[in-house]
Amino acid sequence: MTMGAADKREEVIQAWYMDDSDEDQRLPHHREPKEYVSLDKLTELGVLSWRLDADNYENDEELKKIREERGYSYMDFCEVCPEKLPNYEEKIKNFFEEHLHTDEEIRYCVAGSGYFDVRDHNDKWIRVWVKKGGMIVLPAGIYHRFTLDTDNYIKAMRLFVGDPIWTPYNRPHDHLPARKEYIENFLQEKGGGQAVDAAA
Ligand SMILES: CSCCC(=O)/C(O)=C/O
Ligand SMILES: [Fe+2]
Repeated sequence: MTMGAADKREEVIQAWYMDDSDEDQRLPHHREPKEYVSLDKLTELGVLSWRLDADNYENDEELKKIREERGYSYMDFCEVCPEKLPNYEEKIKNFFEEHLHTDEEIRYCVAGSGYFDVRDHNDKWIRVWVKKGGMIVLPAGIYHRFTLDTDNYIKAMRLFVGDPIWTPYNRPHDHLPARKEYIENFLQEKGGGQAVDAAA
């Protein structure tokens, strides 16, 4: 994530504020007019992003370096489509329930695409569209959810530090240490300012 890399990332990762409509979750749900969110703003929320060479993930030195630096020892793949994902309908429903994890959620899209929705400082939904080559890290304690887009397919590499724990804690789970730490690190004003998160 060096300076100048942002443009390349934006080809495979885009983010925008969502509308309030109850229409199909797989639609883009742009506001009118559209309100895009920069990758820098996502970084402020603790959401990290990279663009990598998805056709070469087996021999990619950049991926190797990220894994080494961040301690991502575990790796597997999750393909989201009815043929490959057991209990597909139930999983799709659960992924879209607003939740948090007590560890980072690290997903590298090697094929297809999907939406990772995250809450901002004011509890508004930001939709993060991740396409082939996009890798994101959602920090522990951030409220989020996932849905396929209208192409209905994603193959994601899942990374983890040590043995994976996939447990989702559906909102509200504000008493968890991971949530408190997230608020302290990313949502609270520093220097005696007021907390912007109602749950703080
Ligand atoms: C594209 S991976 C499936 C979504 C997932 O694993 C998750 O935890 C969503 O929050
Ligand atoms: Fe999750």
